[in-house]
Order: sequence, then C-alpha cells, then structure tokens
Amino acid sequence: MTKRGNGDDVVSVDEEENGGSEKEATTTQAVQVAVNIRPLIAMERVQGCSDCIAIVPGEPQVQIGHHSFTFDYVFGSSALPLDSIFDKCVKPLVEGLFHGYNATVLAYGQTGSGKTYTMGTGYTVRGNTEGVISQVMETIFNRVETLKQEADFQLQVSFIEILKEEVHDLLDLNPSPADYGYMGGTMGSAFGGGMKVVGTGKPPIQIRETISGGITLSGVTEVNVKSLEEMASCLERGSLCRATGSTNMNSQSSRSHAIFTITLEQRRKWDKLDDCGEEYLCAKLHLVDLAGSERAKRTGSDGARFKEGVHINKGLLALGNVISALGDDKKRRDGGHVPYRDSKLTRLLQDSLGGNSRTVMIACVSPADSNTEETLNTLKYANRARNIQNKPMVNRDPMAAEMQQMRQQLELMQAELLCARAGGPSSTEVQVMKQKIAWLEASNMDLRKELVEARGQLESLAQTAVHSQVERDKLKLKLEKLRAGKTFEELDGDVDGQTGSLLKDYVTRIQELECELLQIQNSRFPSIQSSRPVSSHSSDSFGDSASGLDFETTHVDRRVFLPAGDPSGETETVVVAKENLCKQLRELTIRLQKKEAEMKIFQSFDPVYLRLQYERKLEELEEEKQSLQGERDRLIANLETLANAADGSMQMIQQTHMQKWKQLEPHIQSDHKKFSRHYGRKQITAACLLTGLLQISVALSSPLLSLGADRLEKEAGELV
Ligand SMILES: Nc1ncnc2c1ncn2[C@@H]1O[C@H](COP(=O)(O)OP(=O)(O)OP(=O)(O)O)[C@@H](O)[C@H]1O
Repeated sequence: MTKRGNGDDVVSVDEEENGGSEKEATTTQAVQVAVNIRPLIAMERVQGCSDCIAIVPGEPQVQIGHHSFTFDYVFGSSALPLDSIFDKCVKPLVEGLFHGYNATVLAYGQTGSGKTYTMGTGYTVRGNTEGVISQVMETIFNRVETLKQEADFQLQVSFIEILKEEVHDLLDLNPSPADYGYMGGTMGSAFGGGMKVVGTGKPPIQIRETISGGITLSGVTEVNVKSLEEMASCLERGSLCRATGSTNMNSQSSRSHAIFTITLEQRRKWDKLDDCGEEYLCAKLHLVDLAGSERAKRTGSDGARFKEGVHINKGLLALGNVISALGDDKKRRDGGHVPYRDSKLTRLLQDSLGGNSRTVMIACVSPADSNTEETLNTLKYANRARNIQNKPMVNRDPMAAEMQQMRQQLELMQAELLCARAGGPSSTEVQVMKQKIAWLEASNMDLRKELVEARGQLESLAQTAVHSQVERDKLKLKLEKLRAGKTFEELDGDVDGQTGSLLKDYVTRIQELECELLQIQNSRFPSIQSSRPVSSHSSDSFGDSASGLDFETTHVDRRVFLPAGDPSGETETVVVAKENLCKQLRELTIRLQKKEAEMKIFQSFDPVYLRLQYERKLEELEEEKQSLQGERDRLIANLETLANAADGSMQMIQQTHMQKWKQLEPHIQSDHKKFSRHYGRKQITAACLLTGLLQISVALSSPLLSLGADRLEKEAGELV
C-alpha cells in the first residue's frame, strides 16, 4: 500500500525493484505521475521570464501561485535530477515487461515544455542519445543477455505517429500516399531530403480491439530487432520521419503524437520451465511523446500549422476527458462512460489508461512565468491522472496456452494408450495411483526424517551405554582386585583420591575392630579356644564375607552348638543346626551380593557425609567394645568362680548367665538397630560385624548364649 500525495491510498501490484509480481494481478495500481520541470531555456531568459514554480524541499510537491500539488516524483529545478527519472519511474516498468506486464510511459505537457527532450524521441545514433528511450533500450538488452540461458527472447519495435487524426507508420519503408502528405519540418531527411518515400504502400493502419479487449494496430510495421543497434536505428529512422515543425514557441515542435512500442516475447527453455513459471509471455512497452498543447496566438501558427494545432488540441482534449472520466472517483464507481473513442490517441492509449497496463505519466512543464497558465493546466491534469486506476495483468499468449493444454492432453492420452495396449490400468486408475505415489513419497520423506532423528538418539544412548559399561567394568575390576586381597595402595591408580583414601581408612579400621573382637572372643573362652581350630587368617573369613560371604565353608567348630556335658546328642543337633545356619547364610549371601551392587553406588556418595557417618559409628563401636570388655571381664571372673564350684551349682550359674543375657539383650538390640540404620547400605560391613558378634556368642558356647547367638544370627538376616 502506498500513501499517495493527494491522500489516496493505492494498492500497488508490486512495488519491488524487479517491477513484477509473478502472480496474476488481483489489485489495481494507480497511474504514477512524475513532474519534470525543465530549466528556463535561452529564449525565455531573453524574454526576461522568471521561475514561477516552487518546490517543497524533500517532498514531491510543487507550488504555483497559491496552488499546491503533490505527485509521485518531481524532477528538475531544485528537486530530483532529471537523469534519475529512468531509475525511479521507468526501470520498474521495464523489469515488469520480463514478467509479462504491459507498460506505458507517457510524456505530456504544453509545447516546448521538454517532452521530446525527456523521452529522447529525437534520438540520433551519432547525435542526441539522451532521454528515457535510450536507457530503456539499453536495459532491455542487458536483461536479455542475462536471461538468455533461461529463455528465448524475441524483440520487435513499431513506431507510429498520430497526425491530424491519422495513424502513420514511421517504420514503413514503403509508405502509402497518405503517409507522405506532410512536408513541413525535417521529416524524411534520412530518406531523400524532406519527403517521405513514395511507394506502392500498404492499406492504412487500423486500430482494432481484440477479443480480450486489447488494442492492436493492424497493418503496422513491426521490425524484429536482435541488437541494441538495430533497435536504436529503428528509433532514429522513425524519429527522423516524425512530423516536426517550427513554431514561435519551439523551433522543432512535434506536430504529432508519437508512440514507440517495444514488444518483448519470451519463451522459457524446456529445462528451465518450473511448475509455476510461464512457458510463453508477451508484453508491450509504449513510449509516448505527445504533441504539446498550444495556443495559436502564442505559437503564431497559421494555415497548415494552425490546423495541426487544432488537431493536436482536439486529441489532447479527448485525452483530458478520458483522464477526467477515469480520475473521477464517482464516475469510476458508477462505471461511467469513458470516451476512449473520441480520438485515435485515446483509443490507442485505452490499455494504458484504466486498462491492464502499468503506466507512468511524465508531466513536463516550463518554469517560465509566461507559461504559468499552461503549466497550471498541465499540473491539474497530471494531478487528476493520479486517480486513474489500472489493473495490470500478465499477458499470456492464448494460442500458446492452448498449445500447452493440448500438449498435456496428448501426453495423458499417450500414457493411456500405452496402458491400454499393455492391459494396464485406465487413466483414472493411473491418476489415483499417481496420487498414491505422491502421498507415499511424502510420507516416506517424513519417515526418513524420523529415522534420522531416531538414529541420532540411538547413537547417544549407545554412547551412554558404552560409558556405563566401562564404568561398571572398572568397578568390577576394582572389586575383584580387592577380593583378591589387593590393598588400596595397589589400587591407587584406579580409585579416585578422596573417596579411595576414606574407604581405605574405614576398611582398615573395620579390620582392626574385627581383630579386636576376635581377640575378645578368644580371651573370653580360653578353654574353648584351645579346642577349636583358629584360623591364622581370622580376618580372612570376614574378608571373604565382604567379598561374597561363603558361610558354608566358614570354619565354625560344630561343638560350639553342643550343650556342655551332652556328647550323646552331638552329631544330630550339630548337623541340623549347621544345615539351618547354612541355609540362612546362603540366603544372606544372595542378598548381600545384591547389596554389593548398591555398594558401588554408595561409593559415589558425598565423602564428607560418609566420613561423619563412619566416625559416629566408630564411636559407637568403641563404646560397645568397652562395655563388652567390661562384661567379659566380669563373666571371666564369674566363670572362674563357678569353675571351682560343684556341678550342682552349674545350674545356678547358667541362670545367672541367662539373667545377665536378658539384661544385655535390649542394649544389643538397640545397638543393632542403630547399626542397621547407619549401615543401611553398608550391609557387608554390618554383616561382618554381626558375624563377629555371632562368633562371640558362639564362642561362649553355653546354651543360654547360643540362644543369644541364634537371635544375633536372625537379626543379621533381617538386617541384610
Ligand atoms: N531538461 C532540459 N534541459 C535543458 N533543455 C531542455 C530541457 N528540456 C527541454 N529543453 C529544451 O527545450 C526545448 C523544447 O524542448 P522539446 O522539444 O523537448 O519540447 P516539447 O515538449 O517536445 O515540445 P513540442 O511539444 O513542441 O514538441 C528544446 O530546445 C530543448 O532542448
């Protein structure tokens, strides 16, 4: 959406530099209006004219007297330089040509205001090469050169003038008698000194309307051009043939309206043809240099020149009416009549004004105060022209479109024929199958994407698994090494710093405690000690416990389960007890093995927390050891006393022991509970310690103590 200076909002089809939307235009585009203010010419200076047009700095706004107008662009004077007129206004139209849009550049204004100068219609190869048209030609050929790999281009030019309501072909080498009636000005200088060549001639050019509503000129010469030079030569030839004449206001006044038309046809190459691209496009660019409006009084024209002036003004008046009709919002909304047919000029410009063309109007004005009235009129018309809405659309060749359709039909029928011959499916089935294939291809693409994602996830999982496996193997190895009796020093390389040394300390301390307990046990029952085999590696049994606890093979003297002085029932009781014990211990072993796995996790726990836990437990164990030592001493003393007593008093001693045990039992239970809390995860060590306690009780060897031993054993089982 472009905000128009006069307050109208105009929907632009495409405002990009490339000048062309590839889509069909569904919106309208207003005629763009640029004002070109030429400088005061010598004649005006001589006459002492002054500048009557003011420009609002930085704005496309001009003021004349108390009138103010806003346009799309203002060039000349203190506004934009004239040489930027092509880039700003015309280049987008040229680009649009390559997208199939017709375009028109129309120079309008009073006589001597600079229309021919601006358009460059007075082009000569060796002389005047200024103006819009020469830049248009250059740009077109540059673009063709750039795009020649993608499409085949064909360029044609035609050049006509409307003189006294007659259309003349300026490129016809054999003009009809009607074409050479004019002998004023410089016409025909290139072809025989001031006269058009007389020839057999063709029928006069006629303006026709096509079925689609387009305007064409039948009988006009269209010259195929392949190079810039060829096109420039056509322009020069036509310019020289154009009717010009000298008036008081312009020594080389154009006496006709001239239209130089460039037709661009492009056919996309097969391999460059995409689905949405057009195979064939054809667009026309009309470059129009109108004759200037004039007042006979000022031009000083009389006779033939006066008649020309009348015709010129008539044509311009018709143009003014068309502009008024199109520029009037109300009339346009009501679908009011637009008098295109009132003149040949308006008829020819039908597409350009309110049609399917993209149009730029350049209103040329003189700044001289002597021309104020004409300048004001021009600006008023130009301002009205800004209200004209066109509907640019891509020009397809109907024949080519039909051909394309037929080609597609042919392909389909050929495919059907092949299928029918091979007994294959019908065309409907083929269509369905094609759709299915398309659908399958799409879903295949989706699945491929999912597969790639899944593969990525799998790889990362595999990496994690490998990593975990390596960690597990390392831990396994360490454990095996520890089981094999390796010290922590030997494992130093494998165990990481703080945790390793901490564990080492605690294991050493536990082993020391175990030894101490064993010593207590030995010193408490010296009589029994002598009757049971003492392993030289007493700690090994605990070591084994820690590394798998093979209790089945633990050397426990079976006699420890026998009631004193009852050798008769020894074998049976011991075997049963041993079996029970072994069974329980087997279960214990399995559970401990499970816990062993948890141990690994436990190793990764916070060392500080672990240290505190262990320290607390060590204190408790120390206390327990102290109390046990005290109790041991007392028991030894009692035993010694009792040993001297008679057998009858043995019963009493046993009862005393029983009482003592009952007193101790709650303490032991509470200790065990604490123990199990702190050693919830450190089951192996707990089991070791409990086993130690078990062995102590076993070593006591008395029935009441064996009862305590049973309890301990049971608790050990629960704990684990
Ligand atoms: N921008 C400009 N700078 C300098 N001179 C200019 C400029 N525009 C026009 N002129 C001069 O003004 C004079 C009239 O210009 P031109 O012939 O282009 O007017 P015109 O509008 O085509 O007139 P007509 O309608 O009579 O054909 C010429 O001498 C031309 O060189």
